[in-house]
Amino acid sequence: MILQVENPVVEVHDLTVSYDRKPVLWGIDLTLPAGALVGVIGPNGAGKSTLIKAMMDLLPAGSGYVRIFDKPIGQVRNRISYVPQRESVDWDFPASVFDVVLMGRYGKLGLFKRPRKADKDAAMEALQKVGMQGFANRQISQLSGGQQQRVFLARALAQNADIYFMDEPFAGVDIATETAIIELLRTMREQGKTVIVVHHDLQSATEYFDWVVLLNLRLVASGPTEKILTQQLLEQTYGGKLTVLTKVGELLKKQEFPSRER
Ligand SMILES: Nc1ncnc2c1ncn2[C@@H]1O[C@H](COP(=O)(O)OP(=O)(O)OP(=O)(O)O)[C@@H](O)[C@H]1O
Repeated sequence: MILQVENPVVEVHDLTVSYDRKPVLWGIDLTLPAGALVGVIGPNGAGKSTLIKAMMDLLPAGSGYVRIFDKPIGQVRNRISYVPQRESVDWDFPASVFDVVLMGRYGKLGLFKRPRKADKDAAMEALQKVGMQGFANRQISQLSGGQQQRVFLARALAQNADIYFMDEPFAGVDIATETAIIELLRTMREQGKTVIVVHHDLQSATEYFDWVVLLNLRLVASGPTEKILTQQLLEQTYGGKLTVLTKVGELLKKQEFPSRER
């Protein structure tokens, strides 16, 4: 089931992406609605990270094309923000948390311009939103993984983009941080932002996302969450792994996460 939207914020047309001439995504056609929380879901190696990188034009051109706000990406780059997978970034160099968040402003500033007070205020405000204002002067390399994840989010928030691509923002964070992050994403949605999230946990996906893209090298389904996260489509996506995932889901249901029930 592949549902298209009338005035899409992202359009992907017949996209095929290859690494070393080996295709990893085939003929992807989809549209995504504005102002939604979108989950990109599928097994390991399904091409989820590849899809969002291709949507941002961060990979060597394959075939097909992507349009964002009905324009080629080159024309709307400063309206797009990216939070990469945490472990894909090596922060083993001297940079304060504040400097990292300020980097979010460079798209607007130009790399060699001095930040103005408004940029610094935006960076500090973003740190406050993720509860990391007390860490502004710390070295980024000295933070824990979960704290770094909050800082990357702050950097994206400081950019004040219209579309956010996030690659597993909940990976390796505790339940309180996950709750704080999803609350933040919901606030962004209320402000009309579109947030596209690579995600692994099916249980929380039903609760978090308005729209789901199911992927396994090809597009299996794309549409409103309640229409897409069905047994049949999940089986098509995960094959034999579904039974295991369902059992994990049942186990999770029995646990209590009071902070999620707010
Ligand atoms: N830079 C690269 N060079 C060569 N192959 C790559 C590269 N990046 C990813 N791949 C391959 O492309 C396929 C899709 O990878 P991708 O990271 O997009 O999957 P994913 O769905 O995000 O996986 P995961 O859930 O495990 O993070 C995998 O087979 C992977 O090995």
